[in-house]
Amino acid sequence: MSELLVAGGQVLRPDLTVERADVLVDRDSGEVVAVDDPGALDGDETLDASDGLVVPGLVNAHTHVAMTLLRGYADDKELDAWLQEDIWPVEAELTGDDIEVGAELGLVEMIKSGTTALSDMYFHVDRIADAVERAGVRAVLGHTAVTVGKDDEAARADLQQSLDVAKELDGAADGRITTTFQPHSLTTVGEEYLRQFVPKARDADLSIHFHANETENEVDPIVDEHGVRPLEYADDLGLLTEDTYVAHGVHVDETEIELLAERGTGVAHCPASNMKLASGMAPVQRMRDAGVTVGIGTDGAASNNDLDAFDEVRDAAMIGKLAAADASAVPAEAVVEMVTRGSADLLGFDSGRVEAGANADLAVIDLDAPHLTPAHDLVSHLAYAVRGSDVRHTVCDGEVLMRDREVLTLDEAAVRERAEAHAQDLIDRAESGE
Ligand SMILES: CSC[C@H]1O[C@@H](n2cnc3c(O)ncnc32)[C@H](O)[C@@H]1O
Ligand SMILES: [Zn+2]
Repeated sequence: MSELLVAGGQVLRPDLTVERADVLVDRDSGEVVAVDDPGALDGDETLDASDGLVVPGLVNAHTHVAMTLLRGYADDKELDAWLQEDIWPVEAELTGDDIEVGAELGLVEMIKSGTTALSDMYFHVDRIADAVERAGVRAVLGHTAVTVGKDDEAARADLQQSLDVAKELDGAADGRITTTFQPHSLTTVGEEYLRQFVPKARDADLSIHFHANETENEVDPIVDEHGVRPLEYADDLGLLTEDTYVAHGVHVDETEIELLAERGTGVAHCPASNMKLASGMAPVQRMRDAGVTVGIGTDGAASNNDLDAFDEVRDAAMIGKLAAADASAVPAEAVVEMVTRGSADLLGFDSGRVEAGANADLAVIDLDAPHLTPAHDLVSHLAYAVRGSDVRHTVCDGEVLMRDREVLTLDEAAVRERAEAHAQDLIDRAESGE
């Protein structure tokens, strides 16, 4: 057995207490073997956590990782205009090579900011899977299907591809990749297609992930056409189960919150994207009070504009208070729990806790910084003061992905250079075709 010892630091325990302890990791199984008193454990290799805090690797519950190539390309618009006028025309030009390069860039950014698992929605998913395999992180991947603007044959082919990709890639990268069936949203996939394909996904035992109730423009057409709220419509389609998690969940009323809680359907909350696109404020405290599992996602880098999950944690706490008009709403403990256990539960990974038997997905935060001084309360720091750039080491599945801020699995400089070239070329192609 080859063992990695993360030694000399403090550890965030599952009950969100902090204690001085060492963490022993079995690299073969990729699990935490023990968390014990300083000096009590031995490993073949040591990762220095002195002046550091060992936390579960953060889990990004909703993103479009390859959209890094579009970071800063189109800002300051609301969702529909942003997608239709800027993003979709450029995405139509994306090649598999572009997507792999964009995914690598996003994964470098995530590893450097302590994220060890993500849930992604996009296309050319085989290329994203290749990048995930090399990067060493854990991911839930899927091909996202859209039927609006397509003829019947193309619409069915897109949904079939979502099913096929989910079946093919499940368990890839030695089990670090799992998959979901992904209708893009309730307004971009027609009812007849959902009625046909959702049962197929259920028959194949696939989890489902889709955008829901992100903007009012997504709610009103459903109420007008079906006479019910979007999540009631989704429930009628068989979409709401424990094996489903929706992205955003901003404009949800009390009936829909109850429905999410009853069905065990989770929500990936994306506060920065919701603010930037002026989509609205998700009622996170109300959802949590009702018993809904809420995780945290960055959404893509074109609507955020970074993939630093620590930023997202802070945003979630801030906007959660504003939405509830209550400074005690969505407190530090809640957002730390949401980005670890909450998101991991949505994705179906036994991560998000530093404990024997759990996946060895960890980040070590360097506490030796002015903005982390004094250290009255490290959970408060995780929520409000830690930045992604404070992460010293990142470990996933027992493997060290970043040591002393050097990413070991991908060549950061080469990835950035390729991404710059592909992004430029992509925009040139898109704009020359206008
Ligand atoms: C067809 S692949 C996924 C699709 O989703 C688009 N997207 C990015 N951010 C959002 C968002 O906040 N709401 C809805 N759709 C979004 C992305 O550009 C891809 O086209
Ligand atoms: Zn999204």
